[in-house]
Amino acid sequence: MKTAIFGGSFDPPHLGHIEIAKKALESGIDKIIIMPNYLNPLKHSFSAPPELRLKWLKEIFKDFKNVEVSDFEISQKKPVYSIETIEHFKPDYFIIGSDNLHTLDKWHRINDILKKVEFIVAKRGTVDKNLLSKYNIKKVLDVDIPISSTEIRNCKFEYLPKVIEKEIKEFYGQNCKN
Ligand SMILES: Nc1ncnc2c1ncn2[C@@H]1O[C@H](COP(=O)(O)OP(=O)(O)OP(=O)(O)O)[C@@H](O)[C@H]1O
Ligand SMILES: O=C(O)c1ccc[n+]([C@@H]2O[C@H](COP(=O)([O-])O)[C@@H](O)[C@H]2O)c1
Repeated sequence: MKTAIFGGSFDPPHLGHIEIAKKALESGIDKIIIMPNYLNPLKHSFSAPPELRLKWLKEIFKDFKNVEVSDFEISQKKPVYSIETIEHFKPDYFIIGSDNLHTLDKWHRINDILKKVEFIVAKRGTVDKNLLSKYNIKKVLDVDIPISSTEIRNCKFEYLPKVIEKEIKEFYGQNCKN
């Protein structure tokens, strides 16, 4: 039984995240735990409140077999280091997008993380092969969904999950100029 944690801010969730979960299951992962954070330890603020991001993720993944959405980090109401989540759930893998490879060395206790899990990397544009070998990463998911939550927060309303499309537009649309 191979389990993977897929952590993220999901502010908001988009089709890139769904594709990552699908591709990870196809690659032989038996169970994925989607883990929205309260606040990324390297970021300073969020836009949508944690409980709303959790609710959106539960709606999106409610019919997915072998995918669970966890409130472990959000319920602590503070930034939680991934090492704490990993020590609690003891997963085999932790899934990140290839952009996060560039800041992995800033993660709290990264050397302990690397002893406890293998990273799975979802392609996001180019993937730095040197970083894959530096972190001994063997699983790369072929994802090609060119969207970020930042773009959606800036009112580029594309690649939105159908079930929460209206809510996302209403929430983030309040800050659009037109
Ligand atoms: N389109 C995508 N393709 C591949 N990986 C992605 C994609 N979007 C997000 N990810 C990865 O999924 C994880 C969670 O992403 P996150 O919730 O931060 O979304 P994001 O689009 O990166 O948000 P933001 O623009 O706010 O940084 C991260 O590891 C990120 O690298
Ligand atoms: O533990 C850390 O030091 C750490 C530093 C930066 C990011 N993370 C985690 O990395 C995951 C991806 O974050 P994000 O904001 O890019 O979606 C998410 O689970 C974060 O909590 C963890």
